[in-house]
Amino acid sequence: MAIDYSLYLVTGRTQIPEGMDYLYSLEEALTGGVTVVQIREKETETNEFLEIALASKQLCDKFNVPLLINDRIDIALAVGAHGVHLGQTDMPIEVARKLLPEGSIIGISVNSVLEARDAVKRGADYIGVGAVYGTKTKALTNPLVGVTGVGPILDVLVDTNVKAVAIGGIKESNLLRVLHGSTSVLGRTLDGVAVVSDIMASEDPQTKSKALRQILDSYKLDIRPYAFSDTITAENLLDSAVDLMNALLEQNPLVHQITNNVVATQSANITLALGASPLMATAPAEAADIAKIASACLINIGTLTPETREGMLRSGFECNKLRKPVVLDPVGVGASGFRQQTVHDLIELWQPSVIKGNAGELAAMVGSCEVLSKGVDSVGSGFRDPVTFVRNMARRQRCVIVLTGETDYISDGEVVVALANGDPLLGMITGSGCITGSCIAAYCGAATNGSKALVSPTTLVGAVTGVLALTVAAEVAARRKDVQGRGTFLPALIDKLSLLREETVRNAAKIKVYGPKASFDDEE
Ligand SMILES: Nc1ncnc2c1ncn2[C@@H]1O[C@H](COP(=O)(O)OP(=O)(O)OP(=O)(O)O)[C@@H](O)[C@H]1O
Ligand SMILES: Cc1ncsc1CCO
Repeated sequence: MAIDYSLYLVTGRTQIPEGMDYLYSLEEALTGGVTVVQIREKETETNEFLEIALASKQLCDKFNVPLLINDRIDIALAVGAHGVHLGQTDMPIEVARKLLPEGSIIGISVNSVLEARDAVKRGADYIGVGAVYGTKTKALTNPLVGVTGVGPILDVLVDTNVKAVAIGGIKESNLLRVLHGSTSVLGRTLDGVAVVSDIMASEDPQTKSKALRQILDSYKLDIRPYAFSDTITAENLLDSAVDLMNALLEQNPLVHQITNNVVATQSANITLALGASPLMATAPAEAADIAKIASACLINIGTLTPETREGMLRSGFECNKLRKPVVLDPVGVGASGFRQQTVHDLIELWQPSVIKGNAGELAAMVGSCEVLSKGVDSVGSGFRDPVTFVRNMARRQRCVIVLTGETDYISDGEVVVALANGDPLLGMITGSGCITGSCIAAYCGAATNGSKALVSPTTLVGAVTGVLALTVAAEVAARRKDVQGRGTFLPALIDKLSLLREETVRNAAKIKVYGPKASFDDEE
């Protein structure tokens, strides 16, 4: 039997609101669009479990929805369920398979790549990957998998018929993030999500299930970030960038920025010089209102505090809900545990559209020792193969990655764009990376107006345009006669950025595009 795993309900009668009948709640959830049900009764005596399972089976049959039983093979047999869901310490799959009728579904919970491999070997029909988030419904004995941990487990299923659902704390507010983030580098996606308390504890399980269904169905509209970029050339990218510069001037997008207090003023001025409007606001209480009016959001952790951290968590989340681009600048992430933990928490809660950092910062984010940092600065000459590095990171993070340095490398997980513009003076002033982030956010905001995706094909163009505008303006500013060094360079940069002309960008642009398979050493 082919099962639709998309909205997988795991029951738990203890969570049902007071006064609500279990079978009423289940029927409402089925009416709302649940596609498979697992009965989980951890504390119930066998006779009562049997009663519950029988009644649930009749109801599920009415909706033509398969019923699975958690752990208890005897109950599954007694009620003629479609199969069982097993834990790692329950009966082995092979033994359960022998006891159950032919064609029964057997699923198993997995917490790691090793457990997923074992499940495939033993012949599981599906795996439940989790816990994705912390949850009150089950005491956690294993480490959290997290959204970013699901992808490597899904890779194990490539070229098998084994299906996968994610489980653990999944609810309406984080479902989109789970769906977008839970994709392996080889492109394997989830077959469904298991939801427990968001439906069971709901006062209106039908409306709740419909809301979850709607997110699941609308996700199909989400465009893979790296599916459309194989037609990109240096020439058409430059055309797109110039078009976007003009579009931004017409749109004058509002760019919400939570940035550090070293660069706040220069970032706001740079944003104005581009033709966009800055709004520097950090309070969590205003995140939802600002997300509605802004075209994009920049999150820069340069001078992180517990309060700004909350604002960052909320703002990115609100932007994701409205599908507005979020640019993450993990400034100095390798410098402290607080920064590292915060970046981890941010990207567990929301999907960045772009992550921009210098080599030290991006290395720290992925746990690579190839490049080291000194505070907010990168040490040494960078990655040996920056092209492969950014492409892989973009695939892993499911967003556009911008690696800054003398040459900037930008990837959507498919092509890699190298931009060789800029001036050494940019590397000598503080916050040049931070203002690059502001430019990227502004152009991504102008580029993705109205997009339904969390990361869209235009995000790459937005990121390229942001870096290109700033670095070309820097070249012109550095040549201005009155520029004597770092102090006079910054105001000249603001001047030149606001006067930047299409012709100047076209003449100065140094763009190289590496195809989906090319590495740094390849000659095009
Ligand atoms: N030597 C250089 N030559 C040309 N451009 C440069 C040079 N150094 C930096 N840039 C440009 O400056 C911008 C910022 O990059 P950089 O790597 O310096 O950021 P960063 O180290 O994060 O800066 P900060 O921490 O001060 O904000 C990029 O667009 C990059 O192209
Ligand atoms: C110097 C510095 N320290 C925290 S943020 C910042 C600005 C450059 O990233």
